[in-house]
Amino acid sequence: MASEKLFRDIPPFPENVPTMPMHTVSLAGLNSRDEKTAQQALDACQELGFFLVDLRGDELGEAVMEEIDHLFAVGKDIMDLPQDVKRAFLHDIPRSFLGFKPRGHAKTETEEPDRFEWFNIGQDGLMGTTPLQPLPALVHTHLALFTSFLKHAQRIVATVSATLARQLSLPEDTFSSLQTPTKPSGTVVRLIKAFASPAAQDLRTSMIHHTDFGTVTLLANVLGGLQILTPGGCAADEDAWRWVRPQPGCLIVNLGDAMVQWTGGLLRSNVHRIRYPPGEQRFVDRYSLALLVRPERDASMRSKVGAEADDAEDANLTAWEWEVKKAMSLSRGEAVMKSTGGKPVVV
Ligand SMILES: O=C(O)CCC(=O)C(=O)O
Ligand SMILES: [Fe+2]
Repeated sequence: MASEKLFRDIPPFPENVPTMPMHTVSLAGLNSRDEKTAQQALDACQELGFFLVDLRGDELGEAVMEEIDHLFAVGKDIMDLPQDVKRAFLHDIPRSFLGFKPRGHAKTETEEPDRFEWFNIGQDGLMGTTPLQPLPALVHTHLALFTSFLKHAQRIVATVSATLARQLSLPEDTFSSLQTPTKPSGTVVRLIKAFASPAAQDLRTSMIHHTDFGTVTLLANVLGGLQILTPGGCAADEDAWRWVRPQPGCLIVNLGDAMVQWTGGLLRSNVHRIRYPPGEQRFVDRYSLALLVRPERDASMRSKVGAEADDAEDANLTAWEWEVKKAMSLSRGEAVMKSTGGKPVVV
């Protein structure tokens, strides 16, 4: 999340909505290899697949927090660019997910149009691995900020990945070596604008429930709106959803399906969605910022712990083939968006 400053000028997150209890894991503790902190991260990644990482009191964390504050200001201007500018940089699905996704491009679970826009900037272009994607002039002005945030945030992902590997008694670089930031991948920095919900008919889903495809997602929220499905709950049951209360100085960390695949189902990728911001917050547009890390394109999707995840056939695919397969089956309506992983570790 952003620093406390960004929380000053927004309506408060209400007290009377059901929230998801989450572990708060200190980045300083992870960096100093504190055993209790490391175990807390593993527990969170098995039980829920989500936790908060507290950036405060850590040099890297403080630097990232400052960049997030800047990116929230810049991101708002980018997402509020005139429609004709945004139309000139639209994504080109399924060829490329980079660029703007217009509002209403996808459906929610009620078959109504979604209520958000996003803008994806590819890591490959920012790192110079491939030519930079076409970008509006405003984004060009802030490229150094995006790149610096990406590099710093990737260091947090590396710390989380190394911690989880160690706690699972795997070599420390087990996951990091398959998601090197300078190798081609589908990793993106994403800006999201979910539209305010002033009218009664807006009190519905903004972004359909899903799990993230990749390895680790870092998410910065200021306004509420993110909801997590209670483990064991059914997405169609409204009572099974819990709001996430954004916390100043913390980032939301969640695992994606690739981590489940690599750990034979030990780690968890949990279903979530963007609903509408609760209480008085629904009258304001909601901006969020995320780093969605994907495996390197050529990484093997074989399990690193012996046991394979549910679909053993997937073990023979590269990350790129695996992602295409998943995207196709979702778009054909064959795949059900469900949480996976979270099996107990047997020692
Ligand atoms: O904006 C948010 O809070 C969540 C976004 C999200 O889940 C995603 O982009 O995958
Ligand atoms: Fe997500």
